[in-house]
Amino acid sequence: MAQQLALLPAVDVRDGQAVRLVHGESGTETSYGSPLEAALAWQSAGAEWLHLVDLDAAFGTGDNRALVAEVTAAMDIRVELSGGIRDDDTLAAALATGCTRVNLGTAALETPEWVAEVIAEHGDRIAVGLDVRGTTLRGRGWTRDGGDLYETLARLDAEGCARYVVTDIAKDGTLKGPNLDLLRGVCAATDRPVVASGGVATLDDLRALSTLVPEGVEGAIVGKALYAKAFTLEEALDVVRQA
Ligand SMILES: O=C(O)c1ccccc1N[C@@H]1O[C@H](COP(=O)(O)O)[C@@H](O)[C@H]1O
Repeated sequence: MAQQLALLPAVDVRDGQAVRLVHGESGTETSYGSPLEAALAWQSAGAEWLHLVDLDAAFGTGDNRALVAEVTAAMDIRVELSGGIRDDDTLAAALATGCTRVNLGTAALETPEWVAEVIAEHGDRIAVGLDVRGTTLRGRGWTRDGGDLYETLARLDAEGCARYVVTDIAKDGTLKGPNLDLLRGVCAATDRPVVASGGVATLDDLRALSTLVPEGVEGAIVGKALYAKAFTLEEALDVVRQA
């Protein structure tokens, strides 16, 4: 049986609150209350993964490290943790939460030697978040250009990176549908699994992403659509099971 698309409901934390942003831009936050309550709700609804982001750490406006650790500790499901993991201290703190894996964004663009080392040391506990506008990577809260997507992907592949979380910034938080062409392009360029992020708006989007599983898309992060109640997580899980 073909593998089914994994769903990763997102909890992005800013200033202690679960929020959604539009295009990842600071100042566009819609607040959805307690991150712990949101995470527990997704777990109760059947999620097998949680995508947990410390947005303050990503933007450099502080951090929610204690809260993120509390949420991770409360989960029985697997947690993918990201935001502000850029050096030995922040990586150690992130891994010590018991999360299943971390996503490195800015570090993969600015300190490639360190990223190569931690990939070698931690294997598939390290994923790299490839956050792109067009084919240009963005770091530091998506405010700075960080090089070419495909050149960076080739480098990370050579270093043994286990998987990529690919976000189309132009789609993120917009409910405009995922960028399937971008995902196809990344899957064609690497044999590593890809988690899709950005734009999921409808159950048909999840069906479309499921068609890319044979090409290498193993999962999809779902954020705004769940918070906006475009569909429920239970409905989404049914769709990917049946795809
Ligand atoms: O998820 C977001 O909306 C987001 C918006 C702006 C910046 C980062 C965002 N999320 C994730 O954070 C990490 C990158 O953090 P860092 O660069 O390693 O500090 C990455 O997984 C983004 O997808």
